[in-house]
Formats: sequence, C-alpha cells, structure tokens
Amino acid sequence: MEKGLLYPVTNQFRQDQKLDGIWDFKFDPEAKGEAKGWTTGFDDPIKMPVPASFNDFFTDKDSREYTGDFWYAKKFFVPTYMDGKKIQLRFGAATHRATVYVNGQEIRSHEGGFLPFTADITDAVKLGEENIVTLKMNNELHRDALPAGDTATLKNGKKMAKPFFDFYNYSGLNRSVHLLAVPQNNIYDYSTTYEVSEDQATVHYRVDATDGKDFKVSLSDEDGNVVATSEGQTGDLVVKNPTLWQVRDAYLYTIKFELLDAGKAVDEYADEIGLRTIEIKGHEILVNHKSVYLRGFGRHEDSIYAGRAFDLNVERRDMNLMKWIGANSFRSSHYPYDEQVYKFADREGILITDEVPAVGFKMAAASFLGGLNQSFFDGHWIDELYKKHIDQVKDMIKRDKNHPSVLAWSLCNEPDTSTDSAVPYFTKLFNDSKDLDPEKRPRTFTLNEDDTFETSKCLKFPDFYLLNRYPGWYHKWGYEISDGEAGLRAELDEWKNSDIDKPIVFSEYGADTEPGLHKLPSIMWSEEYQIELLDMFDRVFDSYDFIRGEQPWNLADFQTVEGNMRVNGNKKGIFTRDRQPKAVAFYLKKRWTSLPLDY
Ligand SMILES: CCC[C@@H]1NC[C@@H](O)[C@H](O)[C@H]1C(=O)O
Repeated sequence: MEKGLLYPVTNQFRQDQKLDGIWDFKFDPEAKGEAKGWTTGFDDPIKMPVPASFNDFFTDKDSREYTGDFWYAKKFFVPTYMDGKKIQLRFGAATHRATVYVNGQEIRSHEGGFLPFTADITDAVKLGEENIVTLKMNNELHRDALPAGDTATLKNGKKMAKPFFDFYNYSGLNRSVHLLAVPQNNIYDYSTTYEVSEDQATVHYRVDATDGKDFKVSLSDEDGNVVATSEGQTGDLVVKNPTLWQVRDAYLYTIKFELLDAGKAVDEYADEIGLRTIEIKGHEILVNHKSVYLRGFGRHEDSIYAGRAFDLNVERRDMNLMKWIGANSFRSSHYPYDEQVYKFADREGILITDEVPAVGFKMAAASFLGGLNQSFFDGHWIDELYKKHIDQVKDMIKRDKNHPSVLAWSLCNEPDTSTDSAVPYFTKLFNDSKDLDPEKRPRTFTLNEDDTFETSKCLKFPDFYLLNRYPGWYHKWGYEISDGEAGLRAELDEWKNSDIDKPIVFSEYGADTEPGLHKLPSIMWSEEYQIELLDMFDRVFDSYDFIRGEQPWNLADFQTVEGNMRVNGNKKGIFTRDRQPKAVAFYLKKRWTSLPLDY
C-alpha cells in the first residue's frame, strides 16, 4: 500500500518533470537481465514510446504476444537545484509488476498494473549529472494476482497469457513517468467530506504531512476569490451560497494547503474539488439529496496502436461522445483508469463507479477464455490473492477519494458468488474496506449471469447492485430473445417481491455488432439486432422503479485475446474502436437526451 498518491504538481516548493517519450526496451525471455547487468542499461535496445503498451507496435506474433520479463531504461538529468529535496520517480502504471533500479541500485518493487507507485531515489541519484533508471517488468498472469489468469508454456518453450477476463493483456509502462522533487517535510495526503444545503456547504478536511501539523488552508472559487479559510490538520471550510458540483453541471473549487514550520510555509498542495454529497436511500442514488438515474457505459482504456496506454486525445473524444449521447456516468471497468480521466469527469460532471482490477475471479465464465469449471474461491490461491486484492482496493481509494466524480467503488467484476466459499472472502473484503473512504461512498461489485437473486450467496454485501445480464446474446439469443426478456423480467420480479430495497444498475448488457452489417429482418451481429436488444432491455428497465441506471457494454469496441468468439476483439461497442457511431448510438442518444440531464 502506498503512503501517498497525490497527483504530481509543480509549485514554489515542488518540481514535476515528465520523463515520457522514447525509452530503451528489451525482452528478457530467459529472465537473466540482472545477471547480464541490464540494471545499468543494455545494448541493442528497441526504441519504445512511453506511455504505451508495447504489444501492437510489433509486426511479429512472438513480440505482440510476448509474456515474461522485459526491461525499460531511460537516462535522465537531475539538476542541482533539486539538492536538499526528496527526489522521486512516480510511475502511473507499470503493467503488471516492476522492479526499479537507479544507477544500478535496486530501489523498490511494485505489484499491480493499474495504480501508481513512487520510488524514492534521493540516495541513488547524482546531482548535476546524467543518471539512468531501469525497470525489470513482467506481464505474466496468475490466479493469485489481479487481473486473474494463467500463464501457459507452449511446447516451443514460449510463454502465453491465458486471461480469465475479456480484454487483451496489454503490458508496459502504460501511463506517464514523473521525476519529482518535493520538500523533505511534505504534504502526502488529504481528504474531504461534505455537508451541503441550498445556502451553505461545509467541507470537513484532513491533511497529512511527513512532519508537522501546522497548516493554513483556503478554498477559492472558479474566479480565484477566497471563499473560506481555516487552519490546522483538520478543520471545516464553510461556504455561504455555494455553487454545488452537479451531475453534468460541474463547478470546481480549489482547496490549498500550506504546511508551516515555525510560521513559515515549507510546502503547499492545491487541488480542485467539488462540493457535493453522495447517498443511497432506499432504491435511490442521491447526489446533493437529489435522485439520479445513471446513463452511461462500461468502458476500457483501449485504443489502436498504444493499447492500454492513457491517451489524452482518446479521452477527450470519449468524453465528447458521452456528452453527445446524453450520458452522465461510466464504470472504470475493469481497473482504475489514469488520474486524468477522473479530472476530465470532475470537470464534465460525469459520475464514475471506480473499479479495482479484481476480474476473472470466476472460472466458469472464463471457460471460453481457458478457465476451469470450478468455484474460483475454492482455490488454493485465495489467501495470496486477497492480500493483493485489498492492497489495490486501498490504493484505488487512497488515489481517487478526492474526486467529486467518484460515485462508488466496485470491488470486483463478476466474481463467482454462487458458492459458499465466496462468503468468507467477501465478508473480509467488505469489512476491511468499510473505513477506507472518508466519504463512505457506496461499495459494490458486478453480478454475472450465474449470480442471480436465486443463486448468489453474497447479496448482503453490496450497497447497490450492478447486474451484468446478457439474454439475447449469451443465451436466449436471436429469435429466442422474447424468452430472454421473459427470463429477465422473472428475475427482476423476484428482486421486486423480495425485502431488498437497494438500487439496481444494469452495468453490462449488449450484443457484438459488426459495423456496416445490416439485415432486414435483423440477425445477430447486425446493427439492427443491437438496437433490438437494447430496446428490449429499455422496455424492461422502464418497468421497474428500483432500476436506477443503464450502462450498456461497451462505450467502444475493444481488443481481446484472439478466439472463435471474438472478431478482432469485442464488438459490443456502441461506438467503433476508432470512436465512430454504430446505428445504436443514435437510438441511445434519442432515449437519453429525452431525459433531463440531472434526472
Ligand atoms: C457474460 C459475461 C460478459 C462479459 N462481462 C465482462 C466483460 O469484460 C466482457 O467483455 C463481457 C463480454 O463477454 O462481452
């Protein structure tokens, strides 16, 4: 678990320099890089862009599909003005694991390919000179790691990733690398909670520094006017006649913390926050005490060329697509996204269900991806897996807790909850995570087809339900879709007639659709069928008032492993992988824009 995960800033006390660009890269199939001295660099490097996944740049299958150890290296200069500071390297995402060396000195290792970590290199760097950072990385999949899968060894000795999940195992330095210089005594974390009413908002804050509890705190509006001040490690900032952060109508204040030593400022950290509250009341999801109906998508960080790399250009396009279609939310399926995604959503007033990469915890559903037909939670790997799982839940919440856009935490995607062995795992997970978020936002996980009202043994844990349902695609498909609708209604009637009074959000439903394939009457894979399927779901959604959200799968087509059920990836996108609309996009736009924006 990381001590602090504040997003890098430059100010009068701090320096943030990105090391993005071309790095040296080399595969290490024999895992002998250390023995060969690669910790201080290596010859015959491949010139590799960062941030980027390495996979899709190559023209040979062995390189695209490479699984095992691989290395990055980059020379960087540390200016003398950083002398006296704590000097750090911050990696936005190293997928899936990394060991960091600076000038040949091992600094630290990190497990988990979708959350940042910081390496303190103060004692390893040479000031006023060129230094070299190298990373030994590895992208193998294991049942006791997130995301879950296996790594097979083929008869030719090459390793092959066998994911228990439906997205490509893109690997590499997928997000930016920062060279940071911060004061020795520095602010490393803060949190806020809110009380809001028409004429007043109160921000309860807490701020932590490595040494000292003497702080000055201010809150400014979007015009730079200071609207409230406070002092001390904890306190309240009271705002009269506030402009609240609303769904699709965002307003961001700037909170600024100054750390004082003997009355003199020695560090400062400023960030944008939104004054809003999140609640679950009965079967309603409330933002600022007002019921919200979620319209949006499951997504992926996925694009042509750079794979899983964060790309500001793609994110700008995706945000515009979501605004165009009338969406107000998305799930960060199936892993925490780059921090800049949450900043975009903060600015656009879009709600995020933030999901940790606990995906593939279900052998049966992974069967067409190479899993086994048994209960995942009966496995011998569970104890080791849990340590990594809760560690990444802690870091996800620590990193993302101050974003107004974060609505809820999804602690797992489609786990196998239909067996008794899942219960102790989820009991521990929900107990260990209940106090991590100062705002106590709702916690949930998605329930797959097999985990229904009848069969799931873990329905007591979620604060609201995320249902992934695929009648019309994975069962009762084509002309049989009417039976699919009947089955869906039958399950929802069970929820309706039960004593459960919590919101249900449909977090996945949809049909693979080949853009340009038209058929009258429809046929599966045609654009017409995708519309018919969503129209069936919408008829059902409109029949139950406890359904408080619809998020079809997926915003865009995305890459998966190759297989006889995938046509160059998953084609359930409402938009194509290059972000152009399928016919269903216009159907959804008509439905969603007919609802008030903040409905
Ligand atoms: C029945 C499980 C559906 C599955 N749910 C998880 C997503 O990551 C997949 O892409 C989606 C699919 O197969 O389309």
